[in-house]
Amino acid sequence: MINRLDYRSPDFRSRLRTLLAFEASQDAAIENTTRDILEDVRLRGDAALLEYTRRFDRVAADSVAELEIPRADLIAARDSLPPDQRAALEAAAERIRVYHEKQRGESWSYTETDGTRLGQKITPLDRVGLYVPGGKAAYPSSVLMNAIPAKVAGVPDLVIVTPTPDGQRNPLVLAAAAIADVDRVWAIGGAQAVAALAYGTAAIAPVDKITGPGNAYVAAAKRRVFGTVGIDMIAGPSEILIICDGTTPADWIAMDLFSQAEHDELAQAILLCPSAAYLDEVAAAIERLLPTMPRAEIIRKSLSGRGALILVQDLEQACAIANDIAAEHLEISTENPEFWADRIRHAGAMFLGRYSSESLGDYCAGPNHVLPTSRTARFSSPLGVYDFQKRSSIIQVSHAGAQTLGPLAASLADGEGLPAHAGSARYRLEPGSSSS
Ligand SMILES: NC(=O)c1ccc[n+]([C@@H]2O[C@H](COP(=O)([O-])OP(=O)(O)OC[C@H]3O[C@@H](n4cnc5c(N)ncnc54)[C@H](O)[C@@H]3O)[C@@H](O)[C@H]2O)c1
Ligand SMILES: N[C@H](CO)Cc1c[nH]c[nH+]1
Ligand SMILES: [Zn+2]
Repeated sequence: MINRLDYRSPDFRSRLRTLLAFEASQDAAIENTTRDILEDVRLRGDAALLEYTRRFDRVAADSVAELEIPRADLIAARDSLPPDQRAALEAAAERIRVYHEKQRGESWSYTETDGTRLGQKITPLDRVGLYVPGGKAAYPSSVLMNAIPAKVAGVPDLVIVTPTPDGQRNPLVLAAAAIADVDRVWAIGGAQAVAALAYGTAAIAPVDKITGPGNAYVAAAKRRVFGTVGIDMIAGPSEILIICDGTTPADWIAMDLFSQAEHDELAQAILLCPSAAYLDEVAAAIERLLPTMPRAEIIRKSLSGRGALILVQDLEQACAIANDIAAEHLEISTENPEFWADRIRHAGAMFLGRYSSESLGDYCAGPNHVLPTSRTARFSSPLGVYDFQKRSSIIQVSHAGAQTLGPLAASLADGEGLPAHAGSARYRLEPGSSSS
């Protein structure tokens, strides 16, 4: 059922290209609907927000205030969780916090011999909106992965929007919001929630940046409001790429492939291995284990559409292919995984060794699970504290520094034909200096 590729086949490269090709669906109907919703919320504010929430989530409210989930409900949800679930959420939150603490950027400056001080001041964003998906599944882990780095960055005002179809509020999502100390939560979703965060309404103040995953409407809305607000990234379907030397139990690898395939029919799960016999073993494990999976249908569609077991010449070739794929998640399930990891330049997150299953990273290892997909790991990075901080340059020129920099600036300004620039630099020169 899963595709099989072999590096010795003449059509290997073209089959690999076809397998990896993925056009993020720029569906015209979705684009048009999203554009109309954004415009409507921008013009009519709360009234439009209430209307779309009634239409898409089947929640009737008379005011947006009714859609706010009070802090007391978040705390109550946390306090009513079964103890093991609460402990798991709290332990995951703590591990995520400890990891992200290491990412916090600090301001710096240096002073030159003439007293001129140059530097960079780091400040948190003032107000961030976090989109937590809630249409088909609820993602409390995504609450932690977005909110904790924002808190570590020092964002003073952090709000969540999340749809609650038919008024069903997910207790784990509310509890995660309490644990991550989110300031306010609104039960709204889709493009209308993104619009409310970007443009503001009477009830909801606009934010400076929107982060968090969502469906095609949410992604289209984020793309459109970028510029009015910042966004983190447009995340596509999940991906897992595994390089295996053929000695990890085949069932483990089959389940690792399932773990991302079960997210979405369009998710991509690929195994690279130099042993044909081992690939046969994994194929057999997939056939045996798949019927036991509650999400078997999604997994089957994902594996038969975009999944593959690929025979490679050796692990060197596997690494070269992995760099080309630039997957969201890369498992290196081999002896001495560090050796092979040294050869990898492009991957959202690397999981080294047989015990580092990708699922541990999704929930609780510590690093962020919001990662670049669709080959964007070639140029972008995991969500992190740096996404919630910004940098301002500091330039404090001394009297002596102005005498050195002024002639340089004036000369360059003359060259650009910008006399006011030149004049402003020259005014600060000592009278009588050769450039004044
Ligand atoms: N990359 C990650 O870290 C990560 C983590 C969790 C989830 N995800 C992804 O996020 C997505 C979540 O999608 P979801 O649908 O479950 O929840 P969602 O909250 O993103 O979308 C639900 C909203 O979509 C809007 N909508 C639905 N149908 C519509 C229509 N016909 N017209 C206009 N608006 C409509 C509604 O407003 C609804 O509230 C999935 O693709 C999932 O794989 C990614
Ligand atoms: N693997 C997803 C990102 O690709 C994140 C996630 C959330 N819950 C489980 N998994
Ligand atoms: Zn996952």
